[in-house]
Amino acid sequence: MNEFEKALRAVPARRYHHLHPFNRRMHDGLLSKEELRGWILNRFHYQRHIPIKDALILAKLEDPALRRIWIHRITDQDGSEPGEGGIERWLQLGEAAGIPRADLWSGAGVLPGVRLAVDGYVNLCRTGSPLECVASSLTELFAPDLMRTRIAAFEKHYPWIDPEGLHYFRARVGQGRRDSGEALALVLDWARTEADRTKAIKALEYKCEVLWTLLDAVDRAYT
Ligand SMILES: O=C(O)c1cc(C(=O)O)c2c(n1)C(=O)C(=O)c1cc(C(=O)O)[nH]c1-2
Repeated sequence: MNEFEKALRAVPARRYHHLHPFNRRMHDGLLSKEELRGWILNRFHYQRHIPIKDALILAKLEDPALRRIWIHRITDQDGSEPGEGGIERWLQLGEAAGIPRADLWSGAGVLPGVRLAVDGYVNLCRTGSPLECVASSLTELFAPDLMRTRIAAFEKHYPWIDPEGLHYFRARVGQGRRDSGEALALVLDWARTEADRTKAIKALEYKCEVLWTLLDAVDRAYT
């Protein structure tokens, strides 16, 4: 592993949202039903914007080979048919936790701070270079481990959530590993100069801040 890859991996190691106090309480089984439902509802706002930011990234990629690598991220979330995909699985998670899907779709109850954080991520992907956009997705280097811990924590501490609702997290273990592997290969290939490498690191730091700020807002509102 070269120095640049080490520096990239060090960013989420320092500041990924698995370290956030709200997330720690989630994993320790300390969240009330209201807090956990608040997190699920607010995180849906992030989830539904993932394919939008990926469509913005796709539109910057001029090479068909690159678009072929990126395009599956949109169908992973949206599915190829109604009733499939990550967004649908998140709605099922909401239902398993007692939140009607209409409440998730309506967006009512999404906190201003969560909107701000998600807008920040979408805007980075609207205005950033392909290198910055792809680098910002590299928080997912840490996501598969987090998903495994989260599934175990939900099964152990929150039995009132139907385990059928946890498919979103199960699917993300493999998807996150594949996505982060693809994104890392692109970033290592594209960042040829010191200035490029600095921009990639800054974009990843910004993304960590997006996820951290989202949890700050949920923590403040519900705890
Ligand atoms: O639940 C999580 O902790 C978590 C984190 C992240 C992430 O690191 O941004 C993503 C997801 N989930 C996720 O489900 C997902 O689809 C996703 C896409 C991306 C991205 O930046 O392209 N991150 C994430």
